[in-house]
Formats: sequence, C-alpha cells, structure tokens
Amino acid sequence: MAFDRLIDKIAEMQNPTVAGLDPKLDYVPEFIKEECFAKYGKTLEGAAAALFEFNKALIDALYEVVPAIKPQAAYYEMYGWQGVKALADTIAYAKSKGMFVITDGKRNDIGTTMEAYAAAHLGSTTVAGEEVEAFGADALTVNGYLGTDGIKPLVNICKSGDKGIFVLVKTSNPSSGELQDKKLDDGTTVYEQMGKMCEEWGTELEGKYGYSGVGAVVGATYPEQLAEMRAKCPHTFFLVPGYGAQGGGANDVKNAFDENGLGAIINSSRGIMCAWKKQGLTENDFAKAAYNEAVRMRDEIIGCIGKIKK
Ligand SMILES: O=C(O)c1cc(=O)[nH]c(=O)n1[C@@H]1O[C@H](COP(=O)(O)O)[C@@H](O)[C@H]1O
Repeated sequence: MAFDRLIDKIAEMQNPTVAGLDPKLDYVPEFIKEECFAKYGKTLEGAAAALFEFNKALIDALYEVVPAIKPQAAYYEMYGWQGVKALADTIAYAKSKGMFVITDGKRNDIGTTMEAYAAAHLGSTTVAGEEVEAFGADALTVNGYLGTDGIKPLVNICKSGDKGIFVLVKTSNPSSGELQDKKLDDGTTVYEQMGKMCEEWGTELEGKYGYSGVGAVVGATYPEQLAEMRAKCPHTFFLVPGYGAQGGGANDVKNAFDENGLGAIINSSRGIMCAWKKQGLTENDFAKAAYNEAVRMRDEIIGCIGKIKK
C-alpha cells in the first residue's frame, strides 16, 4: 500500500515532511530565467524550462533529507502545456531520486470523468492496447464533496496500482469553516462527516501500519481540529499544509501525529522554495537555503513529537 512506502521513507529519514513545489516564475532566480529565456525566448517554453531547472535544483538539494514532494498542478497549468510538461518532468525526476510524489490537483468529478482523472494521475491510460503511464504520481489530493461516485474510481486504481489519495477534510484557508464547520442534524460537523467517509473508503485499502490508502487533508492552521480528527480517524493518514508561510509551526502540527510519531506528513511550499529570503542569502543560494530550512523544519517537528517509531 502506497502510504506504507511513504511511512517507511518517513521513518528511515526521521522526517515527516513534504516539500511543496509550487514554482511561480517570480520565485525562480534570475540566473536560471536568463539561461532559459536565452534558449527558448520569453515564452511559455522558456518559463516552463525555468520551472523545471528550479525544481531539479531543489530536488537535488532535498532528496537525501526529505521523503516527498508535493507539486501543486495550478502552478504548472498557468504556463500552458509547456508548464504541464514541466510537471510531468518534475514528477519523473523526483521519482528517479527515490522521492514519494503527491500531485496536488484537488481533483473531483462524476464517476466516469473521475476515472479519467484517476488514470491520468495515478493509473495508466490505454493507447491502442498499450498501457501507458501519464503522470505517474504516488498520490493525489482530491475533493470528496461529490461523494462516493467521485472517490470509488480512485480507490480501485489505488488498490491495483499501489497508490494513495488525500481527501480534503478541513482545509487550511481562513474561510474553510464557512461550509466545513457547519453542523449537521446529528450535531457533527461537515468536516467530521468527511473524515468519517475517509475512514469508510479506506477500509478497502488497509496498510500494514494501521493507516489506509485514503488519507485526509487537515490544515496546520486548525490545531484543535487536527487533534479532534486524529482521535476520530485512527486509520486515516493526514497531509497537513499550512506550516510556514500560512503561520503554522511545530506546536500546531504535533496533534496530527499518533503516539509513535506516525500518521501525518507536514507540507511547506513557499517556506522551502523561498527560504533564502529569511536566511540572509542571495537568490543564487536558493537550493542551499531550501536544504537549511528543510533540516530546521524536520528538527523542529521531531523536537516536538520525538523519534518516529514504526
Ligand atoms: O491540498 C493541499 O495541499 C492544500 C490544502 C489546504 O487546505 N491548504 C493548502 O494550503 N494546500 C496546499 O498546500 C500548499 C501550501 O503552500 P504554502 O502555504 O506556500 O506552504 C499549496 O500548494 C496549497 O494549495
């Protein structure tokens, strides 16, 4: 099961974090952009080449200390098909370095269309009888608010292809409570209900460490809800965004973990990509700064939760 592989890497590295690769062109240092624009012009192709060079340098700096990356698809799609190719190339490169890849697409649709998304991001696509992998991530973020029809196709592919999903449960953004905190007739909240559905969907994808292949997204910006959901969803592995740039710290995310330090992976995107700004370094040292920040983040979280035990 895919999250068993992720847990193995987390425990081996003693690092429950994921580096978010959300590379706006503004974050890419001038020297990389100049090289790429000289080669391809100030075009989508030039921009996409710059994103990939930036990502490659970050992956090279991080892969020995950070178990996973999470590229958010929007930052690639905004540069057209050339950007989407940079996403595919980034996924392939991270996998070649042994990293676990979570594509952040927050996808959802009705059953048949969801099957197409599932094939695109986690499974394979049939071309004239040949099975071809399209993006090939290990896991995908999804929106479960269309219900079981939108999740079932993913569960099937996760089962056959050793993949996982993270379903949005309690998101990190300020207005997430407008809908997710609403109380239902039985007194529970909408996000609680979604957590319960993750537990149910996950029964088909049991893992050896007690966590299923159906994970949940719960934001670092809501530490109380993190604790509540950790207790209520004992088989659901959490992806926790909101650390760093959105204000979350180690104390806010510690509730996401179980007594063995398992059960969650904490994301930081801008905090890692733009770390040089806070370290008195120049943008040319962005990769070194990203490494420093990844190590600091790891040490801060491990300092709070203790050694990770499988
Ligand atoms: O699914 C996500 O990853 C996600 C869910 C959520 O509730 N909040 C959230 O910030 N994210 C993503 O996590 C990343 C956070 O980025 P930083 O705030 O720069 O660390 C972005 O890619 C967001 O799209």
